[in-house]
Amino acid sequence: MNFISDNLAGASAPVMLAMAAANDGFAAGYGNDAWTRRVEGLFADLFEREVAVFLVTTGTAANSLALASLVQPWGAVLCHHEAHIAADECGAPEFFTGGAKIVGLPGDGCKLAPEVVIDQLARLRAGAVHQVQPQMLSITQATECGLVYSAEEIAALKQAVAPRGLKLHMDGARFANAVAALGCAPAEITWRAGVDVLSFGGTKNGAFAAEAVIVFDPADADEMPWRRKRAGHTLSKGRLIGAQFEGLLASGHWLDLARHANAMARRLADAVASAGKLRLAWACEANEVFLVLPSQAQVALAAQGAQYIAWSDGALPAGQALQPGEVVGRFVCSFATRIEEVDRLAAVLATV
Ligand SMILES: Cc1ncc(COP(=O)(O)O)c(C=O)c1O
Ligand SMILES: C[C@@H](O)[C@H](N)C(=O)O
Repeated sequence: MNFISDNLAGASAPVMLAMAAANDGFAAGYGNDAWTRRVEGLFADLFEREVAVFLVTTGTAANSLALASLVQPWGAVLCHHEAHIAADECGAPEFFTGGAKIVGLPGDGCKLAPEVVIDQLARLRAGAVHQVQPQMLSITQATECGLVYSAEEIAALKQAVAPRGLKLHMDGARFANAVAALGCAPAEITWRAGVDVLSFGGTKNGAFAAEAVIVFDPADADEMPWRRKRAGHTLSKGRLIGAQFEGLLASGHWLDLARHANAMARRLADAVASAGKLRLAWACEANEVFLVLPSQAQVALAAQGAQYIAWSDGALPAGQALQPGEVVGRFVCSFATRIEEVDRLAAVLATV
């Protein structure tokens, strides 16, 4: 019963077959290969507009390069204080931007509200030479607490920062899960809602190491080729990433994988609700289930070898603080999560 992370799954069979098929013969290097060219076209089709695409191998690189290309060293990036770029990227965003400040804000379920963003903007005076200048708002879709922003919520956040001219970045490490959950077109929750640059996650979705920086106004991408090269993410054998994305994007495989992961999480959340023994820390909206686990549940899970991550309680709603001994358990489902594993876990949780 491994629910630690979607990072721990391998790659889906169609992605592996696409990689094997790309292995034949010689191909241009450094992203000039045919697979990468075709994937650029697939992304343009997917987002229904011209886009600039830069393939990299980690989500941290995608996020850091997206920020670096649009934020100056004296700039500030507003995000949730538990956002991956703030809490889990070891200062890479600060490093690649040349020192821009990551400004963490509060919000239940790691979701940002416009009024919180507006309040923070008011504290950073435009043109004040003694202050960092806010230049980007970054949101995570689905969030680090497994919640999903609607197109309207994203548009409201962009409207909140528009008067100060901030760009809007979306950390889409689990973008596939959000699109599958919303049942919307990818464009609806990206550029049509005001997103300027997207880190499109392929790795958690079902690739081995495939992430794409999608820049919706190609004029915003002028620096990316050099920034990606300097970051060591312009792969000599670029077809390695191109083939993975071709395997993912071809015939909507990426969404099939995300739908399965989401369905497994929904199955688990529904089983927990039916048993009536435990409460969710946040709603299950994508491929993750966050449970408040009293000590007896932790003991039962350990005894059965269930693997999960004890998660931060920093984004719990007010008034729902943990009681002594309780932890928030994060249970992540992936394309590789089997229904039998979900039912075994649910059975353990029903006995606590
Ligand atoms: C929300 C989110 N963003 C970005 C990343 C970064 O991805 P990577 O670990 O590939 O650097 C992760 C990691 O899993 C993540 O959960
Ligand atoms: C670092 C850890 O949070 C990873 N991003 C995950 O979601 O599993």
